[in-house]
Amino acid sequence: MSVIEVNKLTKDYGHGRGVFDVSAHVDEGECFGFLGPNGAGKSTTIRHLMGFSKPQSGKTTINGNDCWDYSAELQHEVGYLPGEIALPDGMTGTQFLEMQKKMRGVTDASYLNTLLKKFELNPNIGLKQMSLGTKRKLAVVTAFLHDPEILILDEPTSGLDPIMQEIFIEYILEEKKRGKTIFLSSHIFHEVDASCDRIAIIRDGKIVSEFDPEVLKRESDKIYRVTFQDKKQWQDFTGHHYHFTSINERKLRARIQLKKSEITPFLADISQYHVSDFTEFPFSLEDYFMQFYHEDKVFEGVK
Ligand SMILES: Nc1ncnc2c1ncn2[C@@H]1O[C@H](COP(=O)(O)OP(=O)(O)OP(=O)(O)O)[C@@H](O)[C@H]1O
Repeated sequence: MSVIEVNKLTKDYGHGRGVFDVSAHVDEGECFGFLGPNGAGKSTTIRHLMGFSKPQSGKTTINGNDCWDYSAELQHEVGYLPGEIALPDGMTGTQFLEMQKKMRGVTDASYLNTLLKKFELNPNIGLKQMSLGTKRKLAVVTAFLHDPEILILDEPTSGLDPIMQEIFIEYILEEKKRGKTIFLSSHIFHEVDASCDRIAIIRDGKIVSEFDPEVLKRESDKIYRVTFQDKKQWQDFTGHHYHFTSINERKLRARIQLKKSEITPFLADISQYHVSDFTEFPFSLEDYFMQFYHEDKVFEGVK
């Protein structure tokens, strides 16, 4: 049994909106990334995991407990960072955090203090006076102040500046080392690439791909760009039967896409030429992701 399980979850809001037959699981100590653009169904899935919404069919469980039936218990335990936050007026951040501590039954403030320091948050100002970014930091600290074992994060770095985004990724990696189980939704490639052990891509409410980013990087085709010193050699090389993704006569360049097994013969071949530049283009999760948004493309039977 996995810590977090989404099992054939369907919630149909009509007109093709919602989530359809979505399944995913997160094992103990794993960070799982749910990657998709706006409106893909990330928050809908997370709302079901938090027990805020009842599935039309299928179910979601955390530690084997149905999220709808056990919503009160799991909302108390899980560290949930919502996509949007509503904070009350007429309070300072410190008062708000005191209230949250009481609600969570937290008596030891040491972890809270670590979080305040890590996210460079001074909560001693009115909630109304806080900038959007500061409010977002307060939401982060509030979600984790009870040092939860399970973190469910809906687009956690939206509204944070680039430095805070990096600090947040660092925090996730540290928490993962401490054995936490993490489900995070995002539309930021770098964020999921840097922190997740497994990634699922969701499009129009359906999962269209699930992979381990390390395996994908290792197994995916390699792209090389070669620039030649003279035209004759360029002509000779581009006459070969490689999979050229682009050929540029003016710059005497060619881009070649190769399967793993083709790399060694390619390198032997290219060593016969005088080249002025040779570049390998690293695998990009963004390129992989964008394939799934290319119009009219069919993936693994999913249109
Ligand atoms: N309560 C609801 N009633 C009707 N439609 C809804 C409801 N909640 C979500 N939807 C629709 O379901 C689809 C998925 O929405 P969801 O909020 O899950 O997307 P998301 O991937 O989290 O994107 P975003 O980053 O924009 O929040 C959208 O088309 C949305 O308009």
